Amino acid sequence: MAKILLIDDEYSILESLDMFLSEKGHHVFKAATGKEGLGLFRQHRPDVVILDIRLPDLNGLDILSEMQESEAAAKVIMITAFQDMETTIQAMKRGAYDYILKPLDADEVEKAVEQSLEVLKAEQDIPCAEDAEKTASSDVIIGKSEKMLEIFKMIGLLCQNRAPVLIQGETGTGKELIARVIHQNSPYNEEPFVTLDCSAVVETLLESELFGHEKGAFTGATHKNKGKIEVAGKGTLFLDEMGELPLSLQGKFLGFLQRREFMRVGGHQVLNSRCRIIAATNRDLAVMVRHGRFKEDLYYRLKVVTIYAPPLRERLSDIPLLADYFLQKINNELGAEVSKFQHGVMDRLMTHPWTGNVRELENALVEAVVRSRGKVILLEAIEKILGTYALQSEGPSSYSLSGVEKHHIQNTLSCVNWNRTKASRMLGISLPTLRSKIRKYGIVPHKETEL
Ligand SMILES: Nc1ncnc2c1ncn2[C@@H]1O[C@H](COP(=O)(O)OP(=O)(O)OP(=O)(O)O)[C@@H](O)[C@H]1O
Repeated sequence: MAKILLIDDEYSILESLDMFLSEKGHHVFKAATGKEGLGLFRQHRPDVVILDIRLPDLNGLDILSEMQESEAAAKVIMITAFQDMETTIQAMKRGAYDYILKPLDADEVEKAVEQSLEVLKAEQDIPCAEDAEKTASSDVIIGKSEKMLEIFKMIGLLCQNRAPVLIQGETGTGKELIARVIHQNSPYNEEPFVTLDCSAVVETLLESELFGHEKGAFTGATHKNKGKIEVAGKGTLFLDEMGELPLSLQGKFLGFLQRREFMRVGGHQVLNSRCRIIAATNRDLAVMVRHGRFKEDLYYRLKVVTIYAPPLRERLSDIPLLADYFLQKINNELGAEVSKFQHGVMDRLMTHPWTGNVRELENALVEAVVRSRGKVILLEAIEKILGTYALQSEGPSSYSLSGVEKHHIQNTLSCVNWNRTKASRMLGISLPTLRSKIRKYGIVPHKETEL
């Protein structure tokens, strides 16, 4: 049972809502003016307020602001007979939970009240996302899994020298972030960090992007231009999507790596650069070498130090940390105040396939924050968002229902270290059913330690 305050100057609405909500077991207070409503609000501290925008004495929006500024945690549902964009935006901006048009539909009111109570409960029950991550900055690598600890150790070693580094990993696993952190922690962190995405520049311009060009080197070269190698100077050149560097340029680039000398396109002067090279790729360069699409010598030169950025599915234990961190970061960036996850959200996040890895997780949370109407990210909202992502990333025919089920069971088992009892509870099926599905789909642990 919740305490609900109704503020409306229309007698018939007050009476019908009172009857309807009292029947549902709620304790209802009524006011026909703004002043009376604010009095009852202070006196009874209701959980939900249903507030008309046009009142004889005060403006509903101002009452809303006053309620939001008070210590009370009440959720306010605005009602109005007049819909206009500006007022709707204002109401949501000032923290209204919902905005419903008259004539009122009982189901709509009931749904809004129930949802707002759910949010209120979640806000009161759940502790806030850890303050430790309040300093959310764009160049912090979050993770405590064994694989991430190995990466941190490797970064520590790499910061002390200038050896080329190859970072391999699927899209969105944090390859660029790792490169930035290596740069930041090195003695040359005051020097530039320059990025060249080899997949984003047309082949004909890549050479000049990399090495620069002299005036008149080709049609359109109206000025002399420094290439990324030169701009990076003593800093770091990060070559993203290295697998896309055309074969014709791979030889030239290898020459630069070996001698540390280069010439601008159309130039004759030999220049030097001591920049550190960090290359990243989501392709398997070894396979490309076998197929003659990547120069073997360049591959061996680059792969001396290889960092493997693991996909999220291989480090599920990092998901709660990442989620808390991103929530803080998104709040800072968007000026939002969503600080909690409803129970069940984390389990759901840990069982999603995350084909887009950390970037996909971050994007899903941005959407969840933007859509949230309180301080809590609800499970229902996450389900909706992840449902859309699954449809977008899988396409209509790529995943059969049984394929999705197998994948989901596999992820859940990994996430609880193959504790079948816990997994069956999370999946909402009995232990024998889980066992039979494991047999049916031939699911095996990824690593021996998962057994
Ligand atoms: N471990 C992590 N901790 C915090 N943020 C992360 C982590 N990994 C990735 N991110 C964030 O996820 C997003 C994608 O990361 P990044 O661009 O480094 O991935 P990438 O592997 O280089 O992607 P792509 O292959 O598509 O270029 C960025 O916003 C980055 O800050």
